[in-house]
Amino acid sequence: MPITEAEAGAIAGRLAEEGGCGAALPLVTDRLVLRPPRPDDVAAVAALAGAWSVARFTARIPHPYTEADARDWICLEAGLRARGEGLALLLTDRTGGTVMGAVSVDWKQTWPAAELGFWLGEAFRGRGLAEEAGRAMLRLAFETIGVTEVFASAHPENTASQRVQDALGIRPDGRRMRVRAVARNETWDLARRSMDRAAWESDRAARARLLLVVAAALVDADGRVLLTRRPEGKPMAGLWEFPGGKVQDGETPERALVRELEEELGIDTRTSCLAPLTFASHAYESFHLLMPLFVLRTWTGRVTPREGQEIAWVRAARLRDYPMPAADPPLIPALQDLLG
Ligand SMILES: Nc1nc2c([nH]c(=O)n2[C@@H]2O[C@H](COP(=O)(O)OP(=O)(O)OP(=O)(O)O)[C@@H](O)[C@H]2O)c(=O)[nH]1
Repeated sequence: MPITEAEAGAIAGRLAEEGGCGAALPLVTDRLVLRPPRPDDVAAVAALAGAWSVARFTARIPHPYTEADARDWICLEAGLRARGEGLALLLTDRTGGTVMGAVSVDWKQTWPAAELGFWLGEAFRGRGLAEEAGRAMLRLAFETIGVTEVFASAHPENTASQRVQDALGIRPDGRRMRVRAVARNETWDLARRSMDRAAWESDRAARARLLLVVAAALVDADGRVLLTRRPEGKPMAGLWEFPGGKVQDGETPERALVRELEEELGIDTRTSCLAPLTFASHAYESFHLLMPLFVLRTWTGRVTPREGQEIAWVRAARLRDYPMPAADPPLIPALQDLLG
């Protein structure tokens, strides 16, 4: 059903809230920032979407694809978003900002159902990025936009997209859909796949497992805070965080912190004052993080990275210069208030 102007206007209002607390956009995931395309993305979009490996399985990307096509697409999407009729976001690397692909939901003609589409540049495939982006977009579609069903399709030879759809819980629903594929000038008759709100909610509940992690802001005599960089090979590698780790069964948060600081940094904090400052409560894709943050100003021994991690002593005013896991930025104001 086409969406009414009033419904679309209400959605546009919810999507417009960029910046500020509780903003819907951009979407930040473990490795990605998903943001609307901007005029200065023309060259990057044209380079990625211009590849046959992208166009061959997508419906709406023509081939060849020029910078003018990219400009038109960016304008079209800005209009759809402003009117609350559709939303396309670019997948950008959280640390470097590189544009890697796009994910979209389109509900103008099918409200309250929305069609999910995505594409990824060839160099960025095989790392689960489409699934990560798709899951964030599903959440936005069901929670913020308010759709009741998300549907999709994939060409039978496009097994990579089918795997992503399966992982997201978007499964064949026994119906068929016709898709006009402009790059090949063909019309495809494809298996329709979908996920309704109830399926999404139960999938989400299964992922809401609570993970208790404890972390410390070690403050030196100059009032600087210690950040450590997650080493290669760990999830969220390359991001800066507060030292700490998971609270194990039978452990208190305080004991866990003393253990982690000794394991990671070789310092003894058994007699230190562990002053609770604030906490993070953040829904990651596969768990919900609850992380108390303690402040420590004294410890015994020299801070020595024991797990190959880089470290940095950072003034409170500069903490935002360091890319952090999505749960951490809301902790910064409390530290800045404390340390001035
Ligand atoms: N230590 C720490 N973990 C954080 C922060 N922010 C944040 O999202 N986390 C998340 O909390 C979880 C902590 O896991 P971890 O890998 O550090 O814990 P651990 O030392 O017990 O890990 P291990 O299981 O690899 O031995 C990770 O998912 C990590 O990304 C932070 O500031 N400090």
